[in-house]
Amino acid sequence: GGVMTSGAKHCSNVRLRYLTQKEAIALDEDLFNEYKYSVNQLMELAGLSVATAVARVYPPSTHPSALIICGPGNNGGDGLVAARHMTLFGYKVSIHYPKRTEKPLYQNLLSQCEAFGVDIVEYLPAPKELNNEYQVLVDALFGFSFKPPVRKELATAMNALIETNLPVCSVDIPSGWDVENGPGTGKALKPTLLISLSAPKLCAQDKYIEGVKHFLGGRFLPPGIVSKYYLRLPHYPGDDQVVQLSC
Ligand SMILES: NC(=O)C1=CN([C@@H]2O[C@H](COP(=O)(O)OP(=O)(O)OC[C@H]3O[C@@H](n4cnc5c(N)ncnc54)[C@H](O)[C@@H]3O)[C@@H](O)[C@H]2O)[C@@H](O)CC1
Ligand SMILES: [K+]
Repeated sequence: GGVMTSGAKHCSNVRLRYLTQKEAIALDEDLFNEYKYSVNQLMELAGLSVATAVARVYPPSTHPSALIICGPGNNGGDGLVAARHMTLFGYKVSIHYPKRTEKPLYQNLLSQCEAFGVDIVEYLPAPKELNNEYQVLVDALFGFSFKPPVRKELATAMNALIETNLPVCSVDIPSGWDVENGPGTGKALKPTLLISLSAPKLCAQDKYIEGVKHFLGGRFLPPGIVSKYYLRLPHYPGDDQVVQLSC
């Protein structure tokens, strides 16, 4: 695959290999079991990548207030981490986190958000009114373990992301999409930015994300994983946490 540099920003056109849902879950397990990573290590790097990509595309100078919608699993955890980094990057950050996890990792991430002045939004405004308060949304509702259809308890959060007029930055998977078969035929989320983590999944193929800005982040895969899963990853420029794809 070729590497293109257009203007100042690096962008990669490497021909990617897209993971199935089963492969994404197996790769994740390998990182913990074979490579002895802890969840919080990877989540920190994933969340930092998300914050970095959002700031590249929707910088705080033009999009000062961001709302991050966090789900109950690790995808939501990435959102909690991104909330803290985005605050450090200069955004005014709010999170909506309707279904919380009892695990200490998530409780700690939430306390850190509170310590950084992140606003916790209990009730979302109507989707069309979100733009009175925010300029950009981050979708950290569901990642690669999602199985459609969305259960009732998270339908309001899902609907806000579908109905909003604001740009939506999806973490790893556009929430509500089938991890392999994309948006499907019903009413679906249309992200404006997708940040694939570690390696893109099948729903991130060009045919599903035409017009969507696509970045890869989660720069932590050991070489043994790259060879085991036959990954073709783009080159991350220098010390960057993200690389832009399909330019
Ligand atoms: N291996 C990797 O590359 C890494 C992955 N991470 C993140 O972890 C994500 C995967 O996390 P998880 O496996 O915890 O799962 P997810 O965060 O994808 O979602 C699982 C959660 O959503 C709920 N859920 C699933 N289907 C639902 C439905 N139909 N309606 C309502 N709720 C539903 C489940 O009960 C569970 O609580 C990735 O997408 C990525 O964002 C990062 O945190 C770190 C490293
Ligand atoms: K998501």
